[in-house]
Amino acid sequence: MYVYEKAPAKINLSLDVLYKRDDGFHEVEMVMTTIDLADRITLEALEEDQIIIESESRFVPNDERNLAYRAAKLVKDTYQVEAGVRIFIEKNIPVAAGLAGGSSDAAAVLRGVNRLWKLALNIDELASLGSEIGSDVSFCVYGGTALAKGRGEQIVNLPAPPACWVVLAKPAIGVSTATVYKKYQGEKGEHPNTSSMIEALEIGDFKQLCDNVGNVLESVTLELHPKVRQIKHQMAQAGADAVLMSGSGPTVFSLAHQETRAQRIFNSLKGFCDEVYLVRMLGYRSNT
Ligand SMILES: C[C@](O)(CO)[C@H](O)COP(=O)(O)OP(=O)(O)OC[C@H]1O[C@@H](n2ccc(N)nc2=O)[C@H](O)[C@@H]1O
Ligand SMILES: Nc1ncnc2c1ncn2[C@@H]1O[C@H](COP(=O)(O)OP(=O)(O)OP(=O)(O)O)[C@@H](O)[C@H]1O
Repeated sequence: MYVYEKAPAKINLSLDVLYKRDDGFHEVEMVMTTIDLADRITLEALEEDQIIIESESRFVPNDERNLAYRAAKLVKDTYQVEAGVRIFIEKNIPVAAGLAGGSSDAAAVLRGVNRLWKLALNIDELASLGSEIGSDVSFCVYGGTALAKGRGEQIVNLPAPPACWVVLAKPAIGVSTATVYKKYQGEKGEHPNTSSMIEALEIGDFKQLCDNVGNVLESVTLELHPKVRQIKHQMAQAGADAVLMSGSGPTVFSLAHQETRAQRIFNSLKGFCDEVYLVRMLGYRSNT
């Protein structure tokens, strides 16, 4: 038996850090949304009690370091599942990019093995398991648009953003999320207005949304990687309605209401940056 799952990337429309917690994590408030750039996950039931990871991408590990492996193992251990699974990952999301590629693969595996092994767990139970794998996994289990709080695992559903185009540019730099959080100095810089971002989504106001994009981790990554600043500048010059780094970076995205303008931004980044994508927001919420 085979089960197929789509694992979409996310972008952070806003990312605020409130304070550093005693457990070493940072208390955050983030508005995230899924975009139409996705890995494809195929799960095949195995009678033997093993988890096999396969991918043609040379950037992802094929052992227990893979978040997809950890997701399957967590479900097996928690629910004493004696069957196995072969997981094939068609990797389309750039790795270590700030787009939650690994987290989304893990979330897709949670949804997928739930169906494959007929466990009948509800979506909240899957999201709760996801939080044990990583801070972004709970959001990825639901998909759509949401406010994430706590260390990122407390999810409140939000309306989908107004229709627009998203151009993504990922420079050939790998960024460590842990390093960026460690270097973040809370007292410096401006904080995004999360309430105003939420209001923009509730009333469907694209301009208000664009005026309120913000990411407190951006200044840390800009300092470490000047190329990220150049990409931001280039996107703004090409007429983006909003430009922001996603997550801990280094991917920068721009939003554009008009397709022609999005195409212009895309063309201006091609040649300047290895990986450039022109996609739409997804804005769905899954209902397992
Ligand atoms: C930057 C974001 O991607 C924005 O969506 C997330 O906040 C990070 O999510 P993630 O990659 O799933 O993060 P995890 O794998 O849970 O944590 C990686 C590392 O980032 C740091 N970390 C992560 C989340 C958080 N709220 N505070 C932190 O300080 C911790 O040092 C942690 O060891
Ligand atoms: N299935 C997977 N896909 C991609 N990377 C994976 C996967 N499993 C483990 N990893 C490892 O996780 C690290 C981070 O990869 P990922 O693409 O998830 O980062 P990210 O987009 O920055 O995530 P986030 O936005 O959640 O911080 C990489 O170094 C990679 O080796």
